[in-house]
Formats: sequence, C-alpha cells, structure tokens
Amino acid sequence: MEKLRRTMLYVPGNNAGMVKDAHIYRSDSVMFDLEDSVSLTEKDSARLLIFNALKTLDYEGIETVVRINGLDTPFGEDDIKAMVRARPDIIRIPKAETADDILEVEKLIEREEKAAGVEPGTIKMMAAIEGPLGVINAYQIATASRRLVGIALGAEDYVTNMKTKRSPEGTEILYARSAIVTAARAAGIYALDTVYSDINNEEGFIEEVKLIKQLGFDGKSVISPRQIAPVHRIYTPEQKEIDFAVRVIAAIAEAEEKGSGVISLDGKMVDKPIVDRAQRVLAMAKASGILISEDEI
Ligand SMILES: CC(C)(COP(=O)(O)OP(=O)(O)OC[C@H]1O[C@@H](n2cnc3c(N)ncnc32)[C@H](O)[C@@H]1OP(=O)(O)O)[C@@H](O)C(=O)NCCC(=O)NCCSC(=O)C[C@@](O)(CC(=O)O)C(=O)O
Ligand SMILES: [Mg+2]
Repeated sequence: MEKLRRTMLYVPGNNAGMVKDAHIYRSDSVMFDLEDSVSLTEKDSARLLIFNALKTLDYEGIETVVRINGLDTPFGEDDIKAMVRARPDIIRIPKAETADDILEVEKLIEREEKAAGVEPGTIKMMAAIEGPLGVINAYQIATASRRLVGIALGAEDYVTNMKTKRSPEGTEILYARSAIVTAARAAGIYALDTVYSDINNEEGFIEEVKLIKQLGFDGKSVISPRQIAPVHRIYTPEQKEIDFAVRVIAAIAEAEEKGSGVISLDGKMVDKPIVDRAQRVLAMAKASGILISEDEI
C-alpha cells in the first residue's frame, strides 16, 4: 500500500513538551527541527533532546524525520553523527542547492552507519529546496541518491532569496512548486509543499492545500496541529470520486472483454490515463482508511 505523506509536522527541536507529544496529533510524519527554529545557543541541547526522544519515546509508528543543520554550519556533521545513532526514519537536508549537497550528506551517513553498526542504507533522506539554484537543479537533486524519498519546497527562504515575499495566491512560488513537483515525479519520489505560516487563517490555508493538491504534490510541511485535519480531509478522495473510479474500472474491464481500450462513460471518453487515475483514487482511498471491498476494485 502506498505510504501517505500528506502532512509532515514541524516540531522545534528545543521544545521538550512539543517533542514528547508530537505524535498525538496523528500527522503522517513528525519532523524534529534542529535548523531554523532552534537558536544558535540551543543547537547542542536540541540535538541531545531529539537524540534522547528518538531513543526512548514511542512515536507509535508515525514516521520520524529530523531536519539537520547544513554542512556549511558548525552543527551539520554533529547532527548527522547523533541522528544516525538515534535512527529516525529520515534525515531532511535543508537548503539543498546541488546534487553534491546530497552526496556529501550521504557520505557522512554511510560513514556513521558503519561506525555505529547500523545496517547500511537504514536512514533515508529528504531534501528541501529553498533557493533559485536548488530549483534549477531540482532533477539532479531528486536523482542524486537512492536514499532520497522526496524533495520539498522551503518557500520562506526561497522568496527571501528571490528578493520578494509570499502572497496569498502564491504567484511568486508557482515556478518553484512546478519545478519541484515535476522533478519529483520524474525521479519517482515524493513531493512535499512548503509551510503556511499564517496559522490563524484557516480559509487561506485550505485554498493553498487545494492548489498544491491540484499541482500534484503528495502533501505539505505543516507547523501547527490545527493544520493536519484540513490537509487529510482535502487529500482523502470524496465518496463521489470513489464511486466514479469504481465505475471507470468496471466499464474499462467490460470494454476490454470486447477487445477495446476506450469507452465512453457519462458522455466522457475513458481510456488508459483515466483508468490509471481511477486506480490512484482507489489506492488513496484505501491508504486513507476508507474501506473498499476487493470485488469493487
Ligand atoms: C507557531 C507556534 C509557535 C504556535 O504555538 P502555540 O502554542 O501558540 O499554538 P497552539 O495552536 O496554541 O498550540 C496548541 C497545542 O498544540 C501544541 N503545538 C503547537 N504547535 C506544535 C507543533 N508544531 N508540534 C507539536 N505540538 C505543537 C502546543 O504545544 C499546544 O499544546 P498544549 O499546550 O498541550 O495544548 C507552534 O505551532 C510552533 O512552534 N510550530 C512549529 C514552528 C516551526 O517548527 N518552525 C520552523 C519550521 S518552518 C521554517 O523553518 C521555514 C522553512 O524552512 C519551512 C519549509 O521547509 O517549508 C522555509 O524556508 O519555508
Ligand atoms: Mg527554510
């Protein structure tokens, strides 16, 4: 079954209370942050807190991700050493600009896995693209390593680097979003959208989630537990979509029995790409926990 990554909840790595309870909100993944939500004076204590949390707490099967500091900072290498031993599912690389940024992190993860006796390849990676060079290199980044499970946009840094700011419509990040989701699809990995910082603006948030779903993203980094349910709701297929998908599959099966790969349903052409989309709707419905009996599929 397809793994859901609709929501990745950012949890500041220096906030013990939030770290302890991070899983109770049931996001698909929790992402402990050692980077920009942690001040320079708290980098070492946050690393230790996350190390201990991962070693001792039970996150009840929720995917764990740690956003490390970049290797161009004094903290990145120590973050990798500690995190390989704490074993989150994924290490997220911030501000990736080139494929080499990914390879350098991978080399250190490999070295530390060996040193710590951790099965090689255990720790997966994600990369966040947060500047224009990263966007231009999105496909090279997305294909740099077999450990990469996804790429993400970091729009707050991106707009700053682009000498602009975020607007409600997101015009200024449309190119970056499109480049990232296209690169991820070409590479066969996940595409995660950026955070929505205005946590009290639920209406604006919902509009943004509908947009990024339409663009093809698998999900979104979120910063508040309040943002989880709306994303899951929007990403869960509606009953009418499921019913239509079931009818598409049945109609094409009947057409194929008669030797045809195309048929019309409710006045619309149904052929392979539409069947593929119907299958994806059913796969998402199943992964989201909506029960569909096997004989319907
Ligand atoms: C914004 C606020 C302070 C508000 O707090 P408040 O307490 O006012 O919120 P309330 O709603 O009142 O909380 C109700 C209850 O939920 C608990 N609760 C809240 N948030 C929780 C949470 N995240 N995890 C677990 N628990 C949580 C809270 O403890 C309370 O629990 P309790 O007391 O028990 O009822 C808080 O949310 C928060 O810190 N968010 C994460 C911020 C963060 O990590 N930023 C860095 C990543 S972005 C970045 O770096 C830019 C980027 O790189 C991004 C990219 O990559 O896209 C780029 O460039 O774009
Ligand atoms: Mg950032």
